[in-house]
Amino acid sequence: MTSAFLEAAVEPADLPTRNPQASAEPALARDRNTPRLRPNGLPRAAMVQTVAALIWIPQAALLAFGVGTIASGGGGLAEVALPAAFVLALGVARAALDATGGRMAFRAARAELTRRRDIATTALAARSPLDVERPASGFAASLIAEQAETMVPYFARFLPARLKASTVPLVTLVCVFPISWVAAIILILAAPLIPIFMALIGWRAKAASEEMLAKSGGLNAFLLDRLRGLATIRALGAVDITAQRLRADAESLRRRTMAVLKIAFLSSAVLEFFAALGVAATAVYIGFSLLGSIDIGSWNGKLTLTQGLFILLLAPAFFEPLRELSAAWHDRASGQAAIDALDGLSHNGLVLPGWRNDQVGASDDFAAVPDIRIRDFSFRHAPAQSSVFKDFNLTVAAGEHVALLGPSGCGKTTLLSLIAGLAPHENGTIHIAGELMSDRSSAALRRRITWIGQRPHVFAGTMGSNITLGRPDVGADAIRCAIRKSHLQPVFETHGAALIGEGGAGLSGGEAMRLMLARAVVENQAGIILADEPTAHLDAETANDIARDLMLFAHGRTLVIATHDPVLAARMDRVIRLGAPEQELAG
Ligand SMILES: Nc1ncnc2c1ncn2[C@@H]1O[C@H](COP(=O)(O)OP(=O)(O)OP(=O)(O)O)[C@@H](O)[C@H]1O
Repeated sequence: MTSAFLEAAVEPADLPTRNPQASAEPALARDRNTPRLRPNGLPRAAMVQTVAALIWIPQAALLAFGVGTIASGGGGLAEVALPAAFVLALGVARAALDATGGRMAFRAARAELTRRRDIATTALAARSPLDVERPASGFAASLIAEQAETMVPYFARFLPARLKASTVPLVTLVCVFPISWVAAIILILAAPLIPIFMALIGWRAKAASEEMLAKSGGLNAFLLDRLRGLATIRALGAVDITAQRLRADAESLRRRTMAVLKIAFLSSAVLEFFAALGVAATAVYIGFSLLGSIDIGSWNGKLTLTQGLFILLLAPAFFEPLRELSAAWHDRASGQAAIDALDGLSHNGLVLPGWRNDQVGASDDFAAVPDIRIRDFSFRHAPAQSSVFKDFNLTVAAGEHVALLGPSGCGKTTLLSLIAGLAPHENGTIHIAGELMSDRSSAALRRRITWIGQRPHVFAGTMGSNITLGRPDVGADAIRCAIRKSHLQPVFETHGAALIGEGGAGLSGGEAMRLMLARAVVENQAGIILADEPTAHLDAETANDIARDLMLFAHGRTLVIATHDPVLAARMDRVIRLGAPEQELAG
């Protein structure tokens, strides 16, 4: 058993696609617009920031002109005052444009992050509850909540920096070349080295970021899983071994984080080196030209002070966008890794039929009590697995109460799930109230069904919030009624507005089951109740009480119960025995 705690965490990206039904549904990402590489509004923001950077060119020209005029002795205060005022005005305009562009880029990046989070959460919600390949909760939570944030600097910093880096150096060169072709050549020679090295480093940076992301997600998934099972781990004496595994994972994550940081520092160092080399070479050439030691490289003989100064002021500005690009280079690596991982959440897997219509308002006709008709029905969980149902037939009349009885693993829960339209089936038909269960109808049909699960999840929160589950149409009266009908008053009086712990900590098994009953009771319009072993693990008296309350709630509704409890089964109108060979003949 302890070896299970040492097994490598299965990372969702590593999982193979399993189900043929999965590919029947196109990937959700493709459905909801193929993800845009550039968020809306970002090109405009990048343009504004680029214009801000280009303003330095006239500023440098005015500065060089002012200094040149003073140095030539011809400049009175009046002559330099105007260029100085322009330099100041351009400086203000530049700062304002830069700030505006930055804000626009940040806003666009955040909007894109929200959009992608929305796609990922919708995709997760669209996975069938029967899908065993659903990403681990900790992995998905860490990816959507935390790691997705790395997209913001990627969109807000890297993409505008890339536009600047491809525009500003070119325009600068166009300004330098007519003055000195040697200075232009120095800049041209220094510049390409930067993108070449950045690209080489970039390949490794993305791979390292992806590894770090997967490791961090895996660690989160492992942590969440083990925290949930802390009591089991402690009871079985596996605390030390779990702690060791956690330590090993944390150490591995540390190493991967350091690898990413190393690459980030390396990329900055490479760029700074080449940028410094380019500026230094330009300064040396201008210095010797002004001293008269070099007289080649300019078009009209010697360089003047104004021309030399102008080129000197432009040289750092030529490299500035490239330096910015380098600083944002690891943002690109981690941002793209997060985008890929987030898109990965939307791919493959077993899709919940009718997920698109799941949030649509209630179906129109709740008046009639529905019947259930299953014909020539076949289902298996995966192609490699044997069929759970083959040519299966079952009819449950409207208002009838039926128990599904059979050995463990014969498919009782699976059958309830399929009646609820939680997974697509291979062959055959299911009709609810005469309506065929299909991708189009299943969401509306699900709203006619209430489900009392075998392993109900109790959320950390108040009892009231656990009953409403955020459903806006469930008011205080409905909660009170549900508490009364499920005989939860004593528990409610004890707990009141106090919080129930995660997973139902603070509630007994029977109380948790009553809470599930209360959740079902508030779904007043549901004409079908599907209950999966509602009395399992309860003492005879509690089981009897819960069965009585369930029967009262089920009065005038269609009820299908999966159970091993012969006493509960005996209370039903009919018992259906599942399990070969009867399964194929049942109903
Ligand atoms: N999500 C799933 N993916 C793949 N196989 C599954 C899945 N759920 C159940 N199975 C398999 O399908 C078969 C039927 O399982 P099911 O849970 O329906 O049985 P059951 O009759 O409800 O069992 P129990 O009485 O123990 O709850 C079992 O062999 C089980 O291993």
